[in-house]
Parts: sequence; C-alpha cells; structure tokens
Amino acid sequence: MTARFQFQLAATDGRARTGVISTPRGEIRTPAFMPVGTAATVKAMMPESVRATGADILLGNTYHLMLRPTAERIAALGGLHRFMNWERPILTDSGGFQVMSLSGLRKLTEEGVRFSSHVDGSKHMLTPERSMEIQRLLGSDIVMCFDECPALPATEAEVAKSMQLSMRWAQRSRDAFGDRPGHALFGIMQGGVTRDLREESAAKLREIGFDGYAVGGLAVGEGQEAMFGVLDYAPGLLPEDKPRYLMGVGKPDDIVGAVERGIDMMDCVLPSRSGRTGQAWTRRGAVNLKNARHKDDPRPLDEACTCPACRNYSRAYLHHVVKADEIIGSMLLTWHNLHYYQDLMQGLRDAIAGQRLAGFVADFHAMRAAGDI
Ligand SMILES: CNc1nc2c(CC[C@H]3O[C@@H](OC)[C@H](O)[C@@H]3OC)c3nc(N)[nH]c(=O)c3cc2[nH]1
Ligand SMILES: [Zn+2]
Repeated sequence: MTARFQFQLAATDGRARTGVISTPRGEIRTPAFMPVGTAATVKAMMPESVRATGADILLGNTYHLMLRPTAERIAALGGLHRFMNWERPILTDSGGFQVMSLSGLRKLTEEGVRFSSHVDGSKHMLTPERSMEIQRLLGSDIVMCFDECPALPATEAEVAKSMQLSMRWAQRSRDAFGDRPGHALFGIMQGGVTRDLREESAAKLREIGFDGYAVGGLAVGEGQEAMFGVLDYAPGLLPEDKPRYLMGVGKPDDIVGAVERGIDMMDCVLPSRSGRTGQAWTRRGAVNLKNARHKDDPRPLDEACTCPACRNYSRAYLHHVVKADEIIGSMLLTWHNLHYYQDLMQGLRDAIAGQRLAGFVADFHAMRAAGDI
C-alpha cells in the first residue's frame, strides 16, 4: 500500500503505453477506462458489479454533488468513498464543463462562474478555489483543475481567450489545492483544434506542474477525424512520465485510436447511458436490442463474453425486458457494456505489453467489419 500517488510505465508500443498508477486506495492499470458515477452511483450498477467488470477507478462530478446532496453533507457522512460504498480510487471532474452544459442563467467572469441549479434553480458560484474545496470535501483521489471548455462553434480568438482563462484558473487551482500527499491534481489542456494554442496551453501547464495531465476540449462535437488530428500531436506535448487523460471519450473505436496515440486514461457515459436505451456494444459492433429481429433469437448477445447477461440470457429475453422497459434490462446491458469496455482495455494493455498492438488493432477493426451481429 503506497502513501503516494505515482505512475510507473511498464511498456510502450509505438506511442502507446501501458503501466500502473499507484494510489493509497489501490492501483489503476493503464490504459484505463473509468466508468462514470456522476451522482455517486454508476447508474443501474451496484459498486461490487462495477468492480466485477474490471474497473479500478470510477468518476464522480463536482457539479452534480455540490447541488445534491452537497459536498458538505457527503463530508459529514465520511466522504464520497464511504457514501457510495466504493473504496477504490475516485476521480472527480471540477464542475466547469457541466455548468456550461447543464445549468441555466450562467455568468462567466475572471472570478468564476455564477449559475442557477438545474435541480431547483438555486444560485451558486464555482471558482477554482471553491472547486478544490468541494473535491477535497468529497475526498476524491484525483482532482481536476477548474477549467472552461468552450462550446462549439467557437472562433480561434474565442478559443484562445477561453484557454488563457483556463490557464489562469489552473494556477489558482494549483495554489488552492495545496500539498496533499496521496492525492493528485490534474491539469487540463485546452486550445480547441488549433496547434499553437494547444502548445501554449501545454507549456503553461508544465510550467505550473501537475501529477497528471488531461486533454480537454475534445469530444464536444468536433468529430473523430478532428479529434484524432489533435491527438496526433497533443499527448506528445505532455510529460512522458505522467498519466495522460482524454476526457469524455468515447466509442470503442475512439478509445482504440486514442490509446494508439498515447492516451492512458479515458471516461465516457456511453456504455452506461446506451445500456439504459437498449444498446449493446460488442466485439462485432453495436447491437440495438429494441430491434424486432431479436424477438425469437435464443443465442446470447456475444457467445465469447463472460458477463452475466451473455452467460445467462438470450437475445430474445434481452429484447423482451428492453421493450417492456423492465429495470433488469438496464442492469444487464449496462453490466455487459462496462464488461466489454474493460475487456477491450485489458486486450489493449496485454497487446502493448506484448509489443503486438498493431495486430490487435487490425483484428479489432476486422471483427467489426465482419457484420452479422
Ligand atoms: C463527453 N465529452 C466531453 N466530456 C468532457 C468533460 C466532462 C467529463 C466529465 O463529464 C462526466 O460525464 C457526463 C464525467 O463524469 C466526466 O467526469 C470527469 C470535460 N471536463 C472538463 N473539466 N474539461 C473538459 O475540457 C472536458 C471535455 C469533455 N468532453
Ligand atoms: Zn456480455
């Protein structure tokens, strides 16, 4: 058990890396996929089930938890790990992204963002200092800087102005975070799809110095080609010996492409959110269980998958409970999707360690082109 936060690289294959992040609450195998537990729960999953899928770490959100039940209440009850019965590492986002995407009546100034709650309309203010305080109250192991993720479409001048504000907020986040052994603070690179802005942001973050670095401002509608265009150079601008976290990504093929380009950590609501809408992600591609073609199909969703949904149920049953909007439909498909994502991460980690990532990626794409899912 380490009292510190440290990243140990084990192997590389091209620009891809595999390693382990050690934290006081346990190890995180990289490349890692982090399930999203926004409001202190990974929806439709018990924590022990999340662990059974292979997850080493999950995510919480400052924005949601500050509004309900409040960070002060969670702190008084022993912190977020105790509150949600997840004793392994937790990463929390800083709130800026959700304020801009969820709240109403927002006012952005140098100080921070004033907004009204999407829950009850109450007035709130988020600043770098308040975000650090909230994440400290929650007890999260990996804290994200308070930043601003500009909404698209945005001119280069607007992206530059927003990035420079985020860099001033990164300094204030660092100053407010203080010295907390065993806890990590990650900086967030901004700069849109403009290389010299990305370079300016990376240089500023490295000057301030962080325990890990996120590539922010992507997966906001720019499309996979533009995202990969940034990832062709952005990870390389960040310190090689620190974890690199791509926020909000993504579909399985986004994840494979990001790992090939040097990303170590990712998060996305897709596997859990789509599981609640009857969509399954498999080695052969996406399967919509609402489709009538599954009505009489006795086969499992994926005969090679060892998750409870694939071991014990037919497609016909999954189709039935999804159409009937039965709660078990969300449970089984969320479990399967998270299990598939973790299987994919394990495959990537093994392939990089075995110096055979190119072959793994070729098989990954070939399986999806084969059809008949
Ligand atoms: C989806 N695309 C996307 N998400 C993004 C998020 C939220 C992830 C957060 O959002 C929650 O999921 C709803 C997850 O809990 C995650 O927490 C870390 C971002 N957060 C910050 N602070 N800065 C960014 O530049 C940023 C970019 C994103 N692009
Ligand atoms: Zn399965």
